[in-house]
Amino acid sequence: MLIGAVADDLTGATDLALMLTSGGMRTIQVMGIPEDPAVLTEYDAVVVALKSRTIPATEAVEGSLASARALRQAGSRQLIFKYCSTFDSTDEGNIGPVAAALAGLTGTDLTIACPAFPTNGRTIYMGNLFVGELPLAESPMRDHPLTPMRDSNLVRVLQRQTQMKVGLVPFHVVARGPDAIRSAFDDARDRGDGILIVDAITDENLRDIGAAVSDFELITGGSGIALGLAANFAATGDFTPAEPPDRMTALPGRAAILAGSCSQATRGQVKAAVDGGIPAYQIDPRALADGSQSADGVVEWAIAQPAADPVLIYSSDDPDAVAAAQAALGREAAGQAVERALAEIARGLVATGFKRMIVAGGETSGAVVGALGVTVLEIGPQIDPGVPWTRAVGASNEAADGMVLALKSGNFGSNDFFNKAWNILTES
Ligand SMILES: Nc1ncnc2c1ncn2[C@@H]1O[C@H](COP(=O)(O)OP(=O)(O)OP(=O)(O)O)[C@@H](O)[C@H]1O
Ligand SMILES: O=C(O)[C@@H](O)C(=O)CO
Repeated sequence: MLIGAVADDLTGATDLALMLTSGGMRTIQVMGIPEDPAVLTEYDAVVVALKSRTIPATEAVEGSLASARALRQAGSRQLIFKYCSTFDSTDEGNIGPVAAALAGLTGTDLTIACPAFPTNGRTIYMGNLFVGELPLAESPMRDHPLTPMRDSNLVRVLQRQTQMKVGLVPFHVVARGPDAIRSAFDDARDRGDGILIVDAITDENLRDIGAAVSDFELITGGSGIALGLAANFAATGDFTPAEPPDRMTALPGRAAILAGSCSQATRGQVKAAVDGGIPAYQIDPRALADGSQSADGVVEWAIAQPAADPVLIYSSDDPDAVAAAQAALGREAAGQAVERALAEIARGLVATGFKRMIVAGGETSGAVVGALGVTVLEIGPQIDPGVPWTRAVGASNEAADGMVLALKSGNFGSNDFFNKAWNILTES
């Protein structure tokens, strides 16, 4: 194994795994701390998906260290710590504490922090993160329920989370290419910096940064930072890039979309699917709580729809409706009611022969994949930047083994994602 990665959420892990696959690396995604490192050795890259973005920092550190140890035991030569391209975190962590712990494990005196993902509109200039045209703190991430991002300057944000000295490699250096970036690393070491926010606006910047960190044992960032890493190993002859897949075979069986994300992108995708005529059922946390809707009832509805069509089951709603449900039930209870229902619905659908599933939202994906007992995902073709088709190649639920899943980050995907994703699947 060449690259081992620890990702702080499930859809984020899939995003990174797709980037590595696109670089020609044979990549798998493992759910949770790997129990048997020996089985990981036959891949070029392994991404461990944790659910550590918003848990207490001590637990995030513990899970990340255990995962990194397993990856290193399996022979990983370079470690990536993957977090969100919008740097989702609080002043208490978890990006700083996990990065510092992994630096300790790998004996690293200098690493980088680069969440840039230009294809999806995340760019960094003078340490400030932009989401599309907006500085992070003026983007919708300002009001994220768990990790509100109210400061766009990542040097400041990260310095509040760590005792490592945080520095910056500014754009005018990055624009001069790998040698200039390497020389900025030397200067940073002399200053005593431990971690550097690195500006990046284009994919070319990311490739140059990738070349400059070829000898780093630890790299931290979004999926974009992996853009240039496969090329380093190909250049030294450590592996021969495989052609990334452009289609994926899928077992015969019915298709469903389960959407628990309420992001603007997902709500647009739900509307496009409904407008396009996909049979759709909206679940509501209050109806689930008072028993007027049930997972069994939704599964019965789905079975009764024309078998040739995908079915859409969604809780996605606009911010006012979400706020009203949260006011009635409590924020956590409203979310849990939806997650539990979608997980149970997924189990019910798979038990009746559904074999193809799109799940929208990181928390929602975690609940669904957990309920299906999926432990390992093989990475297939890109549907849209950051979202591939995957196949469950390890699942404790026999009916889920071999099924295909697309786990979509809330904010990712084009408007017609739910309509078009099926077109790159072929019958096995
Ligand atoms: N109608 C609703 N009312 C209240 N809460 C809801 C509703 N629909 C979904 N939720 C909850 O909102 C949360 C959405 O989080 P999720 O991580 O799935 O999506 P996201 O934050 O858009 O995606 P990502 O983490 O990939 O960016 C879940 O806990 C879900 O159960
Ligand atoms: O980096 C991103 O934006 C995504 O992979 C993600 O982590 C969403 O939760």
